[in-house]
Amino acid sequence: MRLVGLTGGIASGKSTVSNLFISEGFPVVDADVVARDVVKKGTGGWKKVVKEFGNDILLENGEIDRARLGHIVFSDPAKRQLLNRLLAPYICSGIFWEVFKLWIKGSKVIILDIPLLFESKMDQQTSPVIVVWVDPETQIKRLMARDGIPEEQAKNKINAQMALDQKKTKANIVIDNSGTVEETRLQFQKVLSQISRPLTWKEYALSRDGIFLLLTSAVVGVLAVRKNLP
Ligand SMILES: CC(C)(COP(=O)(O)OP(=O)(O)OC[C@H]1O[C@@H](n2cnc3c(N)ncnc32)[C@H](O)[C@@H]1O)[C@@H](O)C(=O)NCCC(=O)NCCS
Ligand SMILES: Nc1ncnc2c1ncn2[C@@H]1O[C@H](COP(=O)(O)OP(=O)(O)OP(=O)(O)O)[C@@H](O)[C@H]1O
Repeated sequence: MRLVGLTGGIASGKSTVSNLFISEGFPVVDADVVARDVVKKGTGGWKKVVKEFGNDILLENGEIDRARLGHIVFSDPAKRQLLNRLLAPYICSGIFWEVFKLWIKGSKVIILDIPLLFESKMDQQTSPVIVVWVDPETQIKRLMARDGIPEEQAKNKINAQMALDQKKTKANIVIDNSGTVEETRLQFQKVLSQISRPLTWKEYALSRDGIFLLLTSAVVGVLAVRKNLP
């Protein structure tokens, strides 16, 4: 099984690239979706967050007010670290569970779209790692436009993550999304051939079919040895 890491900075274009993977039929695990699920009303993550941040961060229906919580954690590094510490175990096991379900289905190449891939050290479990890069001016403009927020808030969000240039140095593959979507699509086509190359033996051994083959071979081997014993 090949676990491909897909990361970048906030609003650098990860979803844009992950949608290209989906349109090519690749399964994508989106860490933002997992992170939303683990704080749904009544879950373990929800209880921990409410205990630490208080009832003020709740909407009338009891769900977490994400805009309000975001405002708190993106302007206060200590509160952000607290939230990260609270949710990291739930997000990690949620991602593991999604991967496991795809593994059971026999998926051989899985894309893990994880904004904090390097920060959480999950890059150690993925190869290759793709970083979606964008130049700083374009990133801030797109973030302000998409979230409808002023420049200062956009800067707080960008500064809450490892610098995008540093992420770029840790990448195996860089997609520059500073241009048009069409230009990104052209780069994606080249990346696709790299991602779709045949699995290595190690990757195959980790896939469902590989484990099944190894187990079958082991059982057949043991039976053959037993049969030949005097
Ligand atoms: C702070 C929260 C409530 C804001 O929610 P909101 O709906 O406004 O944003 P959303 O979840 O869609 O995240 C948007 C982007 O913000 C960035 N981001 C989210 N959380 C963090 C964080 N803790 N540190 C740095 N950047 C973050 C990511 O690039 C993400 O793609 C939410 O992001 C959250 O619960 N974050 C903590 C969980 C987490 O670490 N998520 C990232 C998954 S790896
Ligand atoms: N090449 C592009 N040209 C113009 N706009 C783009 C391009 N790529 C992405 N965008 C726009 O920029 C914004 C951010 O893109 P996207 O949502 O893909 O980023 P992201 O990295 O997934 O964000 P997040 O970190 O918040 O999950 C969106 O509004 C998207 O439509």
